[in-house]
Amino acid sequence: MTLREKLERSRPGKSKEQKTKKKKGRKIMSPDDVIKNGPFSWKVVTLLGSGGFGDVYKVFDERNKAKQYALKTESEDGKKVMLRLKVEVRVMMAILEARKTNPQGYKHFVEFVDRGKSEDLGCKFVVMSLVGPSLDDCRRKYGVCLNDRSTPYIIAIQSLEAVRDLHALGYLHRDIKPANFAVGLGPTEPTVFMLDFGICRTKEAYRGVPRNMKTIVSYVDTLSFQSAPDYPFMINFLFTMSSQAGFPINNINTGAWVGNLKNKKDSGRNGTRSDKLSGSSDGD
Ligand SMILES: Nc1ncnc2c1ncn2[C@@H]1O[C@H](COP(=O)(O)OP(=O)(O)OP(=O)(O)O)[C@@H](O)[C@H]1O
Repeated sequence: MTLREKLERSRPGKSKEQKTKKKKGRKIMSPDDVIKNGPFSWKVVTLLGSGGFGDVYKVFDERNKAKQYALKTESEDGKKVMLRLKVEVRVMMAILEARKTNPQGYKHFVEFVDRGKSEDLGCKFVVMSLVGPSLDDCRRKYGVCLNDRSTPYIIAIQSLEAVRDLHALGYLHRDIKPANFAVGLGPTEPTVFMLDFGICRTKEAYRGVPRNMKTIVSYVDTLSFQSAPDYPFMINFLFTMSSQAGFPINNINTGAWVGNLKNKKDSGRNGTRSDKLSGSSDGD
């Protein structure tokens, strides 16, 4: 029996739409509602699910009813900027770009189709290709056994491929869980798709940090829980790197930052971080 047949046979309880309307204060679209955006006219078929920041609908473009998509919204909550959808679109764009040089690759990611803003709903939205239910829903909601024969291994391998491909693009997903992996629909049913890039980050931690610092991090990554770190190696490495960068360190106790903190504090407003650092509240 295909997954689609199982889904059709299943009898989910109370619809997510009902739950959502009670749970969230945001406006929920109904079937046949339309969002117009440039050449597209996105018509709602049904609500697929709701997250903490928005909702996902099954939609089609009125010019071609045969093909369905997923439209994901992000509510604009007053002045609060969520940025999750912005990050999601950025990752999708990176995937789109990468597919130009490797059209066969990145099969575990949905396709970006459209993005826009609905004044009426007070939300931003992104439209992407439609996939099936999440692994979590497959198991809990539809009772599909994911532990059968080679199934758990295939799911694990495909999920790992997705993580690998995302990392290769320079992003960390940061929310890996069965609810964020879904099976495909129709011909792509055997493929596992990675969803929800809303809290992805690049290894921003290194922004502005000398490149060679990564060597230390890579070394630390090789250590196991019981390893004794080679501190002399790391410290000598840092001395050497600083010299090679043209800044030989003659005295470790002479901080290159000395004096900068005071300058920042003087030019800052009341309650700046430098006040907190110096433990002073009166500006000295
Ligand atoms: N491209 C898609 N095709 C089909 N269903 C999707 C698609 N993207 C998301 N969904 C489904 O929509 C629902 C809501 O997804 P979404 O990622 O917004 O929220 P969430 O992960 O449940 O919550 P949160 O984002 O707060 O962690 C989920 O059931 C998810 O499987």
